Amino acid sequence: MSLLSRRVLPLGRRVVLGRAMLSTTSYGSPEAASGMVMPPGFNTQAARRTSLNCPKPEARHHADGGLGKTMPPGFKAHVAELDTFTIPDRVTGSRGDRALGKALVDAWRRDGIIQLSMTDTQRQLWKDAYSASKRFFKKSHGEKAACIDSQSYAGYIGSGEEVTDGIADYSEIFTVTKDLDMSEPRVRAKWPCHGPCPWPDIEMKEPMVRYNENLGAEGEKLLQLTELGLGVAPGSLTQYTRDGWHHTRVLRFPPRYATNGKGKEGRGIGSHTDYGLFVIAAQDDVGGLFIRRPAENEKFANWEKSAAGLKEDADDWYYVPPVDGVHTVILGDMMQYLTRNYLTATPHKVGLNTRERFAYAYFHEPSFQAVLKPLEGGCGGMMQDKTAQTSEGIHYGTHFTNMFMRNYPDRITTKRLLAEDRYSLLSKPELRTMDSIPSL
Ligand SMILES: O=C(O)CCC(=O)C(=O)O
Ligand SMILES: [Fe+2]
Repeated sequence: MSLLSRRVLPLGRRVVLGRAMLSTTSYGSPEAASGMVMPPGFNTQAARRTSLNCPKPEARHHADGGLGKTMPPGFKAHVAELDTFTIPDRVTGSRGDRALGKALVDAWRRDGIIQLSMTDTQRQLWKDAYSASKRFFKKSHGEKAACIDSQSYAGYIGSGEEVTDGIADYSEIFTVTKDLDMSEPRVRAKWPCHGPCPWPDIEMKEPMVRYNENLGAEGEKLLQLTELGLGVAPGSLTQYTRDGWHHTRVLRFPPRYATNGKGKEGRGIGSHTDYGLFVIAAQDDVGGLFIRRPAENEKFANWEKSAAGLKEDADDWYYVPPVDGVHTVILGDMMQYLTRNYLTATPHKVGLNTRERFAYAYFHEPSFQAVLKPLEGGCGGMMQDKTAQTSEGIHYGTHFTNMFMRNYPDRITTKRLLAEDRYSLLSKPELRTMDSIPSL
């Protein structure tokens, strides 16, 4: 059953402008579900029918078109069916681009997440990166654990090593940050987080570098469209991404009952927001991602006070089922700060499923050196929430360093950063200006 209403926009691009959500509760009693208040934009009829008549998971799967059937066991959540957009090859500022930008902004404000259809090239890039990821995570623990660097946070993170809100996550991760060799001036000057990416081999490096380049271009187009959708001047957002501190997390989640026994039982990744502008992600067909929709009564600002653990055990999460051939895009802390809470960072978490799960999350970020200031004007004066404003701005490099130190307190990189007092460099003027970064 499709509730999507589609409209063809100029330039032959297709964008879904209609509502496209189905929702239901899972594992709840029929009474509890029927008392549920549906957020605007949701298909209440379908949800009511589902919740009243289909209390059992099997029946529910049928009623929501099968999308909920991959939800990890033991979770209570609505099932999200999301708007899917197609991004043009180039953003020119045309009427079609403006309409698309507005539709993207509206969808993020409503759902906190959108889907982008993958091009044929992207499908291939994801396929290659996925194979490389599977190959890597099959290696012995010793081989994987050797992929570590004491200066950058790039490389392997073992299951249970990452900490979210004080609890170990069972994800296994390979993080990719800017790959800078030892002779690079910023590495020689011991800038925090700057150093090589300890790739295990060329078989891992090549497909991931290619995929990240493609996603980098996608991220820039998305930023341009977001500027158009917000009605702010071109460059208002893209000025910050020159030499952007883009990075990637290549993730594997063990099956639910095969974790290493650290911490509480069976947690994928706890509730958190990500740090920068957008996260463009692909996932395999297993399922595990949950998000929270923006809500007036949910205020957080992760750069001031940790949003990790937010509403972890609440019932009103939205499960994001795997959909073949799409990237999902959620928003990060810096997008929230820049837009004064008009676009909020998307809280999300990952549950462990009955099978192992692979995902690829590309983070489109400001430059490490960028000092961000909230946007002025835009959206007919709607971006006015002064609570999100820190007058001196936010230095992205400091935010990134704080977040990684918090997540990996015991990592060699954190220890070296502290031992060599690299942290104090973050306040030096040369780390807080983009003037030294050449224009493209
Ligand atoms: O596995 C996913 O889908 C998301 C992973 C995630 O939230 C992260 O890497 O920050
Ligand atoms: Fe995340």
